[in-house]
Amino acid sequence: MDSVIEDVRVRKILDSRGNPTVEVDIITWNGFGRAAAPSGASTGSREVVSFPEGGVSQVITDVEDLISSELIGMAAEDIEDIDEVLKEIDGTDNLSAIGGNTTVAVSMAAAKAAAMSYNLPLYNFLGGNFIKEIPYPLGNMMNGGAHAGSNAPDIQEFLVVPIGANDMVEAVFANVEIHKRLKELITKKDPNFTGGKGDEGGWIPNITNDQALEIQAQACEEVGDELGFIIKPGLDMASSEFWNSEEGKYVYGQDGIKRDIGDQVDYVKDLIDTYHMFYVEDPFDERDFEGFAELTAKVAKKCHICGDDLFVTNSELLAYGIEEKAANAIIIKPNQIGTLTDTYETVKLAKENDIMPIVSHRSGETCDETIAHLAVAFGAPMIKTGAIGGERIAKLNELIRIEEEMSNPRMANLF
Ligand SMILES: C=C(OP(=O)(O)O)C(=O)O
Ligand SMILES: [Mg+2]
Repeated sequence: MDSVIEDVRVRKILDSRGNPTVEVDIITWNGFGRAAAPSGASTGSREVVSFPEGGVSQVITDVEDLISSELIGMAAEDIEDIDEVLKEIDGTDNLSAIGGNTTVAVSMAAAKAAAMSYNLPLYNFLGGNFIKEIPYPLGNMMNGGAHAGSNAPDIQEFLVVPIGANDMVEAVFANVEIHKRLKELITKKDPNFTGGKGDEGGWIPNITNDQALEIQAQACEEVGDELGFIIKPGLDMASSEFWNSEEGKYVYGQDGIKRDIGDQVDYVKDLIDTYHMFYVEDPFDERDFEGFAELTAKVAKKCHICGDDLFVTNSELLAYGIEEKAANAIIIKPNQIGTLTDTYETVKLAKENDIMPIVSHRSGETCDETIAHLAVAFGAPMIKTGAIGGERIAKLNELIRIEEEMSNPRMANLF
């Protein structure tokens, strides 16, 4: 065993919103792994709990010693055993005693320490040598909802995916080209636009949902024509955020419109048809598997209907979703479920059932680049990690390096 753990260190660091989060170092005799946990704003209600009641400070005072004393002497490469020990230390179903952010940072740091102990990059250590596919970057262009201020669209994320790009460099630069074009197009609609950005680096326009949809499509057309390949629009509607369960309606505050479930099915289907949407995440409330299934049945041939808050990277919820035919894609956020082992379990189930796994950042991030490696190792055809901003480009630039390092890399198959 080359990866015996000699030390575990946990510290409090800043995330991109200026909130505290945990960073973990795991030291083996010849390796080192460092990982930090991100945090959501539009979190799913069935995610594991991020931190214990006392927050990050309690992790430092009460949990660090507990984890170190159990993990020192274990092999970092025994990721499943490490994750099991973390869950035993916690002892709850939702990781509320030590926090899912604590466990996920330890789990990822252990994997990175193991990879370095064997002198391998993480994607290669976890994925093996036959892994050759680079995920397409799903870039965040405009923000609304919980990731923006008031007067922004209700739809949380206006996304693009450069499905015709030949490599990662072409792909990420296509996305930033659209981001730049959208600033010009927003300013035409709103001359007072100050260039404000949301949590994930997308613009926050003071325009209606429909106006945002129109300029998103226009930017994809224009930039796609200029670059000579297809760029498609997508959305994360994060609909749980504007679902009013008492009224039984989706309340679009910016447009002054309310839609019941049937209206919402028709509306989203219409958006997919009109704008040739390639991807729609969380078009319904996190408990509405039926609404998801109705839409998926209508559009699955041309669009990826993706569950984020619906599945929260949880294999049991995904298994139910598969039974119900609720979606054909799933967002994978390791800190929603708390360990790498459980994350992988969900990815495996998704792939076995033709559900596309899409590895994703959170709205509150750090410069940790681990998810770039996970997306490659898991064979995820897309990665959702913004387009600009230090904590977003940390992942994108790492993917450029991974692509350069691989022999015979190719872009993933999206269809
Ligand atoms: C990244 C997202 O946001 P958050 O991290 O706030 O859940 C999302 O909803 O996909
Ligand atoms: Mg989402």
